Amino acid sequence: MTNQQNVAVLDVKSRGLRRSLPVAKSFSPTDFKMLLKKRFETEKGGARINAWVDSMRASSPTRVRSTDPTMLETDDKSSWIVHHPSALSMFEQIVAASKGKRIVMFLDYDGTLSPIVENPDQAFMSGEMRAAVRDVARYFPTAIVTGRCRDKVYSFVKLSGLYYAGSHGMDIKGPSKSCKYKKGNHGLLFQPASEFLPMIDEVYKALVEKTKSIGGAKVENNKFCVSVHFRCVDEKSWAVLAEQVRSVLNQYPKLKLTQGRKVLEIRPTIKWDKGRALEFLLEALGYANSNDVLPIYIGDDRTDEDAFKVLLDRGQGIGILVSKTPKETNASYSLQEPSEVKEFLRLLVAWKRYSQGGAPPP
Ligand SMILES: O=P(O)(O)OC[C@H]1O[C@H](O[C@H]2O[C@H](CO)[C@@H](O)[C@H](O)[C@H]2O)[C@H](O)[C@@H](O)[C@@H]1O
Repeated sequence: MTNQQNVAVLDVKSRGLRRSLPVAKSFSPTDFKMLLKKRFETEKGGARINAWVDSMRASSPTRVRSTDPTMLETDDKSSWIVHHPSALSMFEQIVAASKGKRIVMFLDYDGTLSPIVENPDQAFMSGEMRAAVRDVARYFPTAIVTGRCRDKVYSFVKLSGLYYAGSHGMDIKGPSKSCKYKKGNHGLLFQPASEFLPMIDEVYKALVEKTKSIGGAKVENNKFCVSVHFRCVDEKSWAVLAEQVRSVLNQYPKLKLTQGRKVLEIRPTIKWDKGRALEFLLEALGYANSNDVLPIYIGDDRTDEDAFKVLLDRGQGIGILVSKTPKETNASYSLQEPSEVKEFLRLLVAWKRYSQGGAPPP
């Protein structure tokens, strides 16, 4: 059976299931933004904190959302996979879409190239993953787009031939060594939020102080933004943590709050995100208004949705969400976990080598 047929069969099955079962509502990035905005604008004190904690809970994908979790999960998953099929099973279609176009690769870091771990300082990527990314970058312009501080992510990835967009795209740097695809943008550096540096530093220090007595809380300075991790905080203390973060944020109206995987992220209110970084990099590579390019963006987080949305709006490129559970997303395809990302990258390299006269892909 071909992949296409596979999808068709799944589609029919899942439609049947969907009719007979209630559909779980997943919590989308838009829902989260709306919820935060509404609470900020209309509520005060305790109610506002409750809303924060609700958002923190809702962002936890391990939660069961039904009285009949097994059935609902099956329904959700099979219907979701029809609309967001595996980028591995659809590999042939993906490379077919690149015919006559230049693939440009965009890769998120945490949860995409490295598995999610409790300690953010130990989110190392494997040697095999590094080799896969290095090989991809030999054939295609490649950028790491991350919420992390740029230097920190470089210390994990350790590859010099790539573009790095740290702090959710607010700190962009071109490859440090010469590479064949660069078009005169050696030393490229773009920092649209540089004026916020002293403020972010101040907020980081205040947050460290305010959260030091909350067991498991960790504050990370990502240069142009700050992360407050609650992965290791007892759920009973989430309200206290949210209250402390709010008390600091209240003093900085030019900063806003977003949320990632068990992390509160504080960043400047400027109109810049991973999607804008993607557009900036395409322009830097000479593909601003070009039809000759196929951007592929792989990411696992809410912040990656900004980039998926840009691809959707451009009607160009391929968004791939890394997730084991169904989520509302602007991505077209899915991969379950970093090991599948590695497989996808390897396939891409094998296909490219084959198309240049090498051995056929495995
Ligand atoms: O854009 P990304 O590269 O996905 O960065 C987003 C955040 O990633 C990191 O936190 C996440 O990964 C940690 C390590 O696996 C995990 O402990 C944490 O719970 C996750 O949220 C990073 O530490 C954050 O600063 C980034 O904002």
